[in-house]
Amino acid sequence: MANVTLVENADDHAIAAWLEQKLLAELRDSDGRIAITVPGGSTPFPIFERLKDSAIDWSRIDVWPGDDRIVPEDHAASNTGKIRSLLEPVGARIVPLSPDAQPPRFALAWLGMGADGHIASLFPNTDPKADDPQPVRTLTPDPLPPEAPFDRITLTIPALLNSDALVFVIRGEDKRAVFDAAADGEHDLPIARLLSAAGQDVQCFA
Ligand SMILES: O=C1O[C@H](COP(=O)(O)O)[C@@H](O)[C@H](O)[C@H]1O
Repeated sequence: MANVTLVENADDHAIAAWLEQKLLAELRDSDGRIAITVPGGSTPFPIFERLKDSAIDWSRIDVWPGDDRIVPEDHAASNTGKIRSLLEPVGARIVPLSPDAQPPRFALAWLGMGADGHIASLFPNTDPKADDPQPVRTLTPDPLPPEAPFDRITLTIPALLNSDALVFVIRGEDKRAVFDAAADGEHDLPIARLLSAAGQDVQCFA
């Protein structure tokens, strides 16, 4: 089971400051490029807004969206399109997910979580496995989330766990309860499957 460091009442400014220091340290420790994976949805975008104007040298970072809705990049629901519009102008290389992608080891895997316990686009109905042989899957959530009712493409649990650190940003009491129960091994939702297989540090901003 993962060793989770929980930081409560963290606002976007504090989370962005932590991520900035983490990425600066990763860049200092690397001779070349690093890769990170980041979430979509709504929670991370005010944090990206802060990070894009930070001291981070984005030209050395490959940014992999951890999941996406299967829509064109100029669609309002596209995670990749929104991430690209913020981070490409400051030099990041955005790597859209494709079914045959071979994701690298990530310096950081940043994730959100839905109130149903989904992480990336690994929804409960898709029965994600910690030993999935594939790094990327396309799938259909059931039920379809009303705010984004689309087929999905996503990194799998092993691809997310191929990372030096995991960080979550969890907002709202309902999500917090699901996350805490997962960390305590009280259910088997996708978040619990990831945490129970995680050997690296896990930071959770709630
Ligand atoms: O559909 C998605 O949902 C989750 C959670 O999003 P949030 O807006 O509730 O934080 C997100 O992590 C994932 O990337 C996204 O595609």
